[in-house]
Amino acid sequence: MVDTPTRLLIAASGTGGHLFPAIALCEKLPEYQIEWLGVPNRLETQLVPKQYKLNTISVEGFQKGFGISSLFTLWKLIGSILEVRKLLKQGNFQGVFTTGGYIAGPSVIAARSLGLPVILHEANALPGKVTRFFGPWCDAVAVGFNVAAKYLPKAKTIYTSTPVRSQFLDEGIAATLDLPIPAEAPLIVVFGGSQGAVAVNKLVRQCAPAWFEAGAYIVHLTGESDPDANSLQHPQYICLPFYDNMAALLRRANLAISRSGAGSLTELAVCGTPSILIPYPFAAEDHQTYNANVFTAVNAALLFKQSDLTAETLLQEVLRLLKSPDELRQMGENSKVVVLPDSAEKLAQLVREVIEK
Ligand SMILES: CC(=O)N[C@H]1[C@@H](OP(=O)(O)OP(=O)(O)OC[C@H]2O[C@@H](n3ccc(=O)[nH]c3=O)[C@H](O)[C@@H]2O)O[C@H](CO)[C@@H](O)[C@@H]1O
Repeated sequence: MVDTPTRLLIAASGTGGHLFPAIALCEKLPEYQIEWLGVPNRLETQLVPKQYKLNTISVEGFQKGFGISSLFTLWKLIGSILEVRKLLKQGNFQGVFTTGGYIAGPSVIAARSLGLPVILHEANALPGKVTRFFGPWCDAVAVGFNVAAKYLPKAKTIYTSTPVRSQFLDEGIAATLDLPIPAEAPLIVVFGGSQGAVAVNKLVRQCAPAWFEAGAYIVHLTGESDPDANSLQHPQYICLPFYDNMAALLRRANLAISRSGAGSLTELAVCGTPSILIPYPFAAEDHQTYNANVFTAVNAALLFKQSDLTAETLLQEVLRLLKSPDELRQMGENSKVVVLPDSAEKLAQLVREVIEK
């Protein structure tokens, strides 16, 4: 008798932070037949590798309060549950893996209503509302940071850390950096999650001349939507809307200035890159501050609230750190304890255990 491969539906949508961990997991499940579930016009249409079929549904989150728009969202939710049920049945899937967010709701309900196992991965230190609500319905909830488990008392949680793209596991990858930065120059990398951070970009442009004078190079990943992205020109300044070879860049960096999305933070810790963290102030329930707190608790990062941070403070803190390479190195070392580099393998093992039990 020929064994038929296990079929797994991945429900991951929206931002790099939701997509990259799922892509990293899939690379560790080569024996599985995988299809994707996402939303039209989001990042998955660009990032989901060609080998996985992308199915899309239209789904959105509830607004605060309850009104006509919530009724409409509820109506759409019911429609999407029915669509996912049909997909799961017709595709003979044996289980669902999700990274939370809006897409997780209909996916978990549809899978459970068909008696199929569900594994949810929650990357953030403060689990999202969808995870808190649906976590107990799942066979396992893998958490990116240990502290998240305390917010999910009724779920079967397991600490796996958050999978990073395979490029991050290659310790020699810094050598492949294809940007013109002299070997001895201190390098500051600035990035604001997968979308960029206009407010951080603005602060950094104000501080940059003083940092250039101190000899630093800056690689500034601005995101696609900063209207002033090209306003600064300097031989020590490289500005790009998005960059793919992040592992090489973060391993080479002496300091990162970043938002504190779970994906970015996990990558910084895997690379041992010290950081200044400026949580996105409008993130749901301020969860980026909870993420950043994991790093400040072990002295791996400095945390600044955007509303309190002036260009002068940022400028001086960076100059101080550039003069203290030992402190920077120690912060980088400290960051390594909050993640597990073999997370994708651990998560793949968990998926196999749950689905094949
Ligand atoms: C605004 C918001 O709510 N953001 C959330 C979103 O983050 P979002 O996806 O924006 O941010 P993350 O920090 O999790 O991930 C960003 C990813 O984009 C990559 N990257 C970025 C820039 C670039 O030029 N090239 C590149 O590859 C980073 O290396 C990283 O892998 O999902 C995360 C995971 O649930 C949450 O923790 C974040 O709070």
